[in-house]
Amino acid sequence: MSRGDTIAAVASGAAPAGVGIVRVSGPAVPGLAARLLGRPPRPRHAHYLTLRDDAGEPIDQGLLLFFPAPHSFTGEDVMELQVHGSPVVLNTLVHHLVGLGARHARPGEFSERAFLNNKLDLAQAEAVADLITAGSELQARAALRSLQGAFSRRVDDLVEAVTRLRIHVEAAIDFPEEEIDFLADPVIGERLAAVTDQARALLGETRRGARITRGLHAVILGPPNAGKSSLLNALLGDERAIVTEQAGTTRDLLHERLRIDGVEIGLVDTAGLREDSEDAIEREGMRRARQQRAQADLLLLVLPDGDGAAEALLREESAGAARRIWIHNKIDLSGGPAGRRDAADGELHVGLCARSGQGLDTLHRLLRELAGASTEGGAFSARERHVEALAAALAHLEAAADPSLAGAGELMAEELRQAQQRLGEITGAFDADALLGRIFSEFCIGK
Ligand SMILES: Nc1nc2c(c(=O)[nH]1)N(C=O)[C@@H](CNc1ccc(C(=O)N[C@@H](CCC(=O)O)C(=O)O)cc1)CN2
Ligand SMILES: Nc1nc2c(ncn2[C@@H]2O[C@H](COP(=O)(O)OP(=O)(O)OP(=O)(O)O)[C@@H](O)[C@H]2O)c(=O)[nH]1
Ligand SMILES: [Mg+2]
Repeated sequence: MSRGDTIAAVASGAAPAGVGIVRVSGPAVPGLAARLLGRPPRPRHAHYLTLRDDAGEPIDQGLLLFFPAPHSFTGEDVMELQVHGSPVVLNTLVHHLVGLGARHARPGEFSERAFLNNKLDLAQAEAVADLITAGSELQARAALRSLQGAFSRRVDDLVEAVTRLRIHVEAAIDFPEEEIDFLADPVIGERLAAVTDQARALLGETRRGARITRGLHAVILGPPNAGKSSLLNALLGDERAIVTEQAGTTRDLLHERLRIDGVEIGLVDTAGLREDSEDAIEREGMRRARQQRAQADLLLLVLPDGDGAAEALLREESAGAARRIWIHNKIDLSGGPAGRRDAADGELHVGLCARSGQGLDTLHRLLRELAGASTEGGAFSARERHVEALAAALAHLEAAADPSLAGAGELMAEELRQAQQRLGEITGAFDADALLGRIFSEFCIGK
């Protein structure tokens, strides 16, 4: 079970807190625990003790917990020292443990060991990291579902179905005397179609999960004076940005976080866009605004309601954007309707008044839906890595159904093998060392 050496790290956050935890995992744990306690620890029992350094000086008073292998988070012998949440005490304690033979854990090393000891699969280990960094309830709930295996089970089911199909195809290849059309074999043809559908459905849900994990990054763009900063303030319900009737008020980017019903959205207010400017500061502001545009999941295009020139400018500025919502502002001046508008372009258009808040509820609802909240009810978290693997697996399944392969069982079997391989990367059933190193190095220390 054990990885040879014993690792130690502060498992709780760096900030001063009521209580902090030092976690230790590895074969030296029983010896270390007995030494600190003066007797062997009782498994899964909270021992109250005074922790002392080599000179016998007290470091702190706290609790010692011992989880014997394999019944621990990592699957190894684990000890926790729960002490006062002082960064100084916590670091002194880790230092002391290193003096006694442990070594500092690398980022993600506890989770990596949990993975290597089959306590968690790879997608679950990633979900631990995503749960820790969740910025909203939606993200936390979705990450917990993945941690509990909701995503992995779906992947495993798909792997199982591909495997059964592979076995069937491979068996058919082994009877070369029969000249068979593999796709015409009703069992193979139907099963392949069903498995492909299953993969396609899972890819859709995984994309949604990745979107939840990433969070929505929305950028407000529009000509000067359109009411961009007023909109930011109205959405936040707080006068964060300076608003004046002068065009060119906003120069710097203003990053804010908006929470709607437990969904977190990143919002950026930008300098007004126009064709060109003499003013060096304004030009730099526009450059930064356009730079933000490239990183947005969603553009909130703000224009004075009825301003055709502004709309034409924004169409040009936002060409090729992932997603956009047109916000026709200042309806109090134009007399235009508030709320969702039908438009010939089939895009999302909202009439509103940033000053009074009229029409804002419609925008809130749209943002909430785009951020993934409408997919609630069992959504699991996922990552871009999973989306890529699933998309590649789906492509192999589709290739296996290519009519030109109908008589070539070996080629079909090879596509299925590759589909299975790519699916295996998600949960780590087929682990490449480089992949593992990359994933776990992104974790924080102590996790
Ligand atoms: N104090 C403390 N709290 C914590 C953690 C921790 O490591 N320490 N966790 C760290 O992430 C999370 C809980 N995750 C855990 C997962 C498995 C086991 C564990 O001991 N598993 C054993 C026994 C299971 C059982 O008794 O039913 C096992 O899997 O065999 C412990 C914590 C959150 N809270
Ligand atoms: N009547 C009316 N005025 C508005 C509305 N929204 C914003 N304004 C006014 O329009 C002016 C410009 O608003 P800002 O929010 O500063 O506009 P902006 O797009 O951020 O402008 P820049 O930062 O200069 O690019 C201010 O005087 C606002 O009070 C609205 O819905 N109705
Ligand atoms: Mg502004």
